[in-house]
Amino acid sequence: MDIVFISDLDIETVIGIFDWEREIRQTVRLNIEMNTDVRRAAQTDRIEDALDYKSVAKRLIGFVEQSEFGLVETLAERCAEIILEEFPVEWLRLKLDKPGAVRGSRSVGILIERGRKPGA
Ligand SMILES: Nc1nc2c(c(=O)[nH]1)N=C([C@H](O)[C@@H](O)CO)CN2
Repeated sequence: MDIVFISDLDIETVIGIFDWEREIRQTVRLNIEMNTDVRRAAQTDRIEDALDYKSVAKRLIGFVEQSEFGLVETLAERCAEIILEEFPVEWLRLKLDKPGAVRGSRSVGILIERGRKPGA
């Protein structure tokens, strides 16, 4: 199984369930692994045959920056839906961190897997 990944993509957004959180922007950090077959792109050396990680990142930055969800669950789920619907990805693992949200912890967040895993 081949993976195209995006690591530590930091995006500022409105996120949180408390009143004070609706008044500020906080950082969420995305780590994404996307299943795709890289062999065609490796053969042709053409970006058109690749899963373009820059296109995925730009799409998610635009979406997350304008979103205003309460829960990290909702934001992670919507990001996963966008990737599966708009890009040639069959399965993904997406981790969404909200660093500094809980005092004493480095980070909190959610890890989800969506789509059909090859061979499963
Ligand atoms: N499972 C979750 N628990 C909590 C969330 C969340 O989005 N999912 N959010 C909060 C608050 O917004 C918190 O991040 C503020 O510090 C609490 N628990």
